[in-house]
Amino acid sequence: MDATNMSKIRVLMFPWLAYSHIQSFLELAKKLSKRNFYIYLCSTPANLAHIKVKEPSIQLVELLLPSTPELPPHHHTTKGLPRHLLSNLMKALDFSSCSFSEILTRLKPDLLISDFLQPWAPAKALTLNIPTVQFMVSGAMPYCHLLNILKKSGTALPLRSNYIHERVYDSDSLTLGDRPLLCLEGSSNVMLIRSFRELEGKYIDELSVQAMKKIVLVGPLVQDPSEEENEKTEIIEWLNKKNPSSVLFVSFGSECYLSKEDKEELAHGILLSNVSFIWVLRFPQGEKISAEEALPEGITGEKGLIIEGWAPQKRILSHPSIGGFLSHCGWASIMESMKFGVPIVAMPMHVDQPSNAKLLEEVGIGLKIKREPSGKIEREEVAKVVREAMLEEPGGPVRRKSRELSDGMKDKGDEDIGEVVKELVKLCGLEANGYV
Ligand SMILES: C[C@@H]1O[C@H](OP(=O)(O)OP(=O)(O)OC[C@H]2O[C@@H](n3ccc(=O)[nH]c3=O)[C@H](O)[C@@H]2O)[C@H](O)[C@H](O)[C@H]1O
Repeated sequence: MDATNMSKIRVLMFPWLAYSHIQSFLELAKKLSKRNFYIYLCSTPANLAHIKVKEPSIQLVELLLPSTPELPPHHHTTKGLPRHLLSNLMKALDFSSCSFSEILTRLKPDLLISDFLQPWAPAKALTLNIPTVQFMVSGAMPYCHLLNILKKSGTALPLRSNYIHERVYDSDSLTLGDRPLLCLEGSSNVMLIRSFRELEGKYIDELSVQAMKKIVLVGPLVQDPSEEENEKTEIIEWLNKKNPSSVLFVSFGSECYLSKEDKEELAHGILLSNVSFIWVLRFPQGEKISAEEALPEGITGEKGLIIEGWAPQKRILSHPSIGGFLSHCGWASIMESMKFGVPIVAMPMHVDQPSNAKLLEEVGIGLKIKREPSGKIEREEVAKVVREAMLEEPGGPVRRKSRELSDGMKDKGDEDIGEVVKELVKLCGLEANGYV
């Protein structure tokens, strides 16, 4: 162990292989690295290649997955992964559990902070007497729903790793209901959650009882927009020419893709709404087509800007010209939208997104695009909801509530981190050493 981190609490962080999970862990690592922690952030080379770390107390650790013809190294990430390869990626991660054990044995950290799709990680750490904390990067509400499903099915907690394996691989839909995400065997009775009381207090309390865990909140963990890479400066220049709160931002995260029909209806709905918009157009690796082929004729022009590939989402959401965010309601996107006071037009797709959208409506900061019984969206519905969210007078209910919550979040996260530090120090049995 090198001298630089002798006096620090050494933590190995092991997020699931998704961009938004790794970013959540990285934002937590940045806060902990300022509080006497030395962090090893472990993921695949395909994920770590996109991570720029300037903190000397954060070290990236590569985990090599077995490669196969259908899952070469550049597919060892969910960012841009074709959906049909997701269960292959989960299996490949499982086959790397021995390599992970070697990392654990070599580093001998004081603590492991792990995610939900590596059920074997806490159990491995336990054999080396290394305590584990689970870090759930989504909100508490979807997990409450999931635990209700598990309880009704008579499933005992904590969930044994083989239970997780069976359910995750058996279900090709991989909806939240099929992915038991909690209470892994071997993890401690403390669970970190990326949330805050003002948003989902009652669900946090319910989850604590249901999961039999002490829930410790880490706050919204939103990356500072100034730290976000900004190769596409033309986007901010385009926004600077627009009126305040006049532009709709359209983006569906790092791993969700619209069907051709949804893209078509959404495009016509946005045209019907007559608002200016920025649309991030993304495709799974190997399936990219041009914006002209993907979208109906006449969608761009002075009112619309199409960004192909990846956009600086935090920079865009924090721009004063943005007045609404049409989103799939991934948890990180919700945290960011709230942080910058932008109302959400919800178009959830799968996993926890439908319950995230329900939470937004409950709290009053989001309006949902209703799908037809067939599951399709209609352009008239899109136009109606977008106009309601965007064109209400600035003091309108959704915008006002979004601003209120954003103001309440301004310093969110700093006081939470004190509580997090206290719990982690206790878990490592190091409180006597005067760590604060
Ligand atoms: C936790 C879980 O992770 C998944 O992540 P996914 O990437 O889909 O969406 P987000 O959580 O919004 O995360 C997406 C992240 O990518 C960033 N981004 C995305 C596109 C882009 O062009 N530029 C960017 O910077 C964005 O700022 C956010 O931080 C599932 O949704 C799931 O529902 C969610 O709860």
